[in-house]
Amino acid sequence: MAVNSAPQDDPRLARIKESIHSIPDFPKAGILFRDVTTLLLDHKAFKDTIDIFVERYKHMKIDAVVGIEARGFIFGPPIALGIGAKFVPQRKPKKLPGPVVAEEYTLEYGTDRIEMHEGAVQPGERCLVVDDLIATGGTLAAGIRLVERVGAEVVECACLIELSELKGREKLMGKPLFVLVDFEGE
Ligand SMILES: O=P(O)(O)OC[C@H]1O[C@H](OP(=O)(O)OP(=O)(O)O)[C@H](O)[C@@H]1O
Ligand SMILES: Nc1ncnc2[nH]cnc12
Repeated sequence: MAVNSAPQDDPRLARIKESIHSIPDFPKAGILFRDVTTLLLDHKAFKDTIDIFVERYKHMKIDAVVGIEARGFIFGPPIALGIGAKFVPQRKPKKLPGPVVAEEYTLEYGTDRIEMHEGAVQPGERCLVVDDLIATGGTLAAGIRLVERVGAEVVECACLIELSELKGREKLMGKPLFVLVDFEGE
């Protein structure tokens, strides 16, 4: 069975976790916002994050890293470069100029829709879907549905952070999810 989180004795993980700051009541009262921009300020923590994903995926024959706007655009491209795959963005509505496939989803704090260019992912391609964080799982589930609608395969999903008490993993239609940091109960 696939390991679904980085080995917890990996010495890089403590610094990665400490570099992510938590902001109460953002963007709404009651949300404890996990801010990955502070990880980006720490070159070692950012590099270690990308290295751990690249180490996991470099031999998995991934054709496309699919990143979800906005924060999947931070982590997806360096992973794609590191494993030798293309990068495909899934964007918020009306940002992509060409014909798109689209999916609606619900969030911890609202509803939204993502779109992907038709033809960016080809039928049968092996895809890794990347975002910074999984909360309720609605966003990642929509990302998976978009990839599957064009006839491609989601090999795995990868997130830096899981808020496991929200049970988003259960929405992923059985797709494996690999995470580095879980803030359960914190
Ligand atoms: O698991 P879920 O409950 O669906 O939530 C996770 C999503 O929420 C955040 O993005 P957000 O929708 O805030 O958009 P942004 O990255 O454009 O700010 C986060 O970056 C994930 O994409
Ligand atoms: N608690 C949270 N922190 C950061 N991004 C999020 N997206 C959904 N929930 C979030």
